[in-house]
Amino acid sequence: MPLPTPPSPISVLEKSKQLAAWTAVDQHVRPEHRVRIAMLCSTVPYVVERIVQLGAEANQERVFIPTGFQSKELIVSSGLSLGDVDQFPTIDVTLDGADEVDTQLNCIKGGGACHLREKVLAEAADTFILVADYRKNVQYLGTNFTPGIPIEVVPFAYAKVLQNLHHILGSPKASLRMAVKKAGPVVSDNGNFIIDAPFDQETMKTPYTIMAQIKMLTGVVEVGVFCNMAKAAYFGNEDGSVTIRWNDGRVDQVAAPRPQ
Ligand SMILES: O=C(CO)[C@H](O)[C@H](O)COP(=O)(O)O
Repeated sequence: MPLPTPPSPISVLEKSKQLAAWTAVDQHVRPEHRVRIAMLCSTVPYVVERIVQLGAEANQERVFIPTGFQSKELIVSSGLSLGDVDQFPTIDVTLDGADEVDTQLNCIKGGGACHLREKVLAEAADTFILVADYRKNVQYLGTNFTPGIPIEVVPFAYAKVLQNLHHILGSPKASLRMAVKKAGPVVSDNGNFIIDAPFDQETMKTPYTIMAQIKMLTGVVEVGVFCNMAKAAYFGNEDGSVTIRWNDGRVDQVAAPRPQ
């Protein structure tokens, strides 16, 4: 008789995302919280996984707010209640992934082209928490994440904004993000285009300044740099531990959480 196939182990990278997500849920999703948020990225399914493990009773009065199509599907297929930010303009806690996080907890977001909605939901939250794997824990933004700062722009203005980025703001390689299984550019959930603008390290050492300069360009809807927003960032490590960076400069190292 053939032996049953053991469940395939998840990779070290996936495990590190899961550790970060589970630890963040365990520390920030409290019994009294009613409104939660789940967002789109490869780490957030582990946030949802841990929330589901809390049980139907714990979650029955909770509402989960997605940032886009994919996270909406995830919430619905997990049997959680769906809400929106126009119903719940104040959110207890927002847990989200990031493309990269620096030591001040500034982060790049928008690799999935959802950063407009993600920033609205991060601002609406009493507590904004980042979850990521070890590759995203960096001193300066742009270290490992090299495509550049994601910028959502109204289609009518994209060529003008690109020119401004090339010739005024110092990003000669800024380019329109192109779709993979569709001809033409990526179109965001809001019907806009996305530009990716890489900057040199000197510029990325002061992310608030470049974020504000880009946002001032007419036609820009939102910039994928989040500054002074996160309370903490959780990074899953290759050795099974989790590094927690807090916005007051504290750094904790904790062991992996146990299954519920
Ligand atoms: O900002 C985002 C989407 O707009 C994501 O949070 C970011 O791209 C990280 O995604 P992943 O965890 O899949 O690497």
